[in-house]
Amino acid sequence: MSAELISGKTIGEEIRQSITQRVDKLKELGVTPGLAVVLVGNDPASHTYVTNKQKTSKKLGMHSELIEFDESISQEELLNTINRLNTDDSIHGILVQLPLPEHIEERAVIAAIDPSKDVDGFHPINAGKLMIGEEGFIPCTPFGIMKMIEKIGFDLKGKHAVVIGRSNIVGKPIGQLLLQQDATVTYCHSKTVDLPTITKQADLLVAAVGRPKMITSEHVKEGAVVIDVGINRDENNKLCGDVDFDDVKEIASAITPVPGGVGPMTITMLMANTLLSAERTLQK
Ligand SMILES: Nc1nc2c(c(=O)[nH]1)N[C@@H](CN(C=O)c1ccc(C(=O)N[C@@H](CCC(=O)O)C(=O)O)cc1)CN2
Ligand SMILES: [Mg+2]
Repeated sequence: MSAELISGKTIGEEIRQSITQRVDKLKELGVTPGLAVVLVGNDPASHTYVTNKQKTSKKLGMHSELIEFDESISQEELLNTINRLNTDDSIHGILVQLPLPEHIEERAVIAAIDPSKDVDGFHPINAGKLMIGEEGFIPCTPFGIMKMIEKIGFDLKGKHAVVIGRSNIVGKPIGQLLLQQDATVTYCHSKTVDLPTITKQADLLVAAVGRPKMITSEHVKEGAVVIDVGINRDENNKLCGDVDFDDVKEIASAITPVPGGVGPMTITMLMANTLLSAERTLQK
């Protein structure tokens, strides 16, 4: 058997087309969605992601601002910038690209963002809203994963979903979203005993571990849907996921590739959140 490929490129493109139309409508009503992206330091990967966010938002007709700081910026200066963006009416979405340099406290920076502009969905208020099923902002990567699951028509009701990873950005929120769709959710992590026995029970397996090709066919039940959140480099410095794609595709019913799977959905859903934030200003 060879699995259906779940392409984040294709699904993302479809979603972006509908975002463009909604942006045009909003502009007719006098509101241009605005995104501010804050980048600290010169991590090459972060630079690529931020450039991509800028390009995509402009392509969709949004207003976009990139605010770049040297690695040595103080936390206070960074917080001042966030405060200014919080009160800027042309900005509907604010995000600070992670990771931040060590001398800056990530939590304090995220907490300074106005929750109504927190399009990453990382603010404790939005994390709490997700937990109790209230409308806030859903973090972009988990949001993208849910769109992929919806797109392939996989009904989560009563299914066993196993999430490997418990980060605040991916693992924890994706578990909540799967639970909201009536899946039975199990979290696995680095201290889990006998991982394969648990993952073998999964109808849906989400791998967000950060270890190249760690998940093999030995971890996967025949016919399972496999979502790979990892972005790693293999022994030949080639981009790969947490899942051994060539091995697992023979046993899964559907699988996301790396690159071209979950990654592109993250940026698309950032655009969706920015648009949503701008639309909400009209409902106030
Ligand atoms: N403030 C945030 N920081 C970070 C986030 C985030 O959502 N908000 N997520 C990641 C980085 N990230 C977006 O910011 C991101 C990572 C990867 C991709 C992507 O499209 N990956 C490609 C491969 C890219 C490559 O060639 O290296 C793919 O999977 O096809 C998009 C966004 C951490 N920080
Ligand atoms: Mg992400």
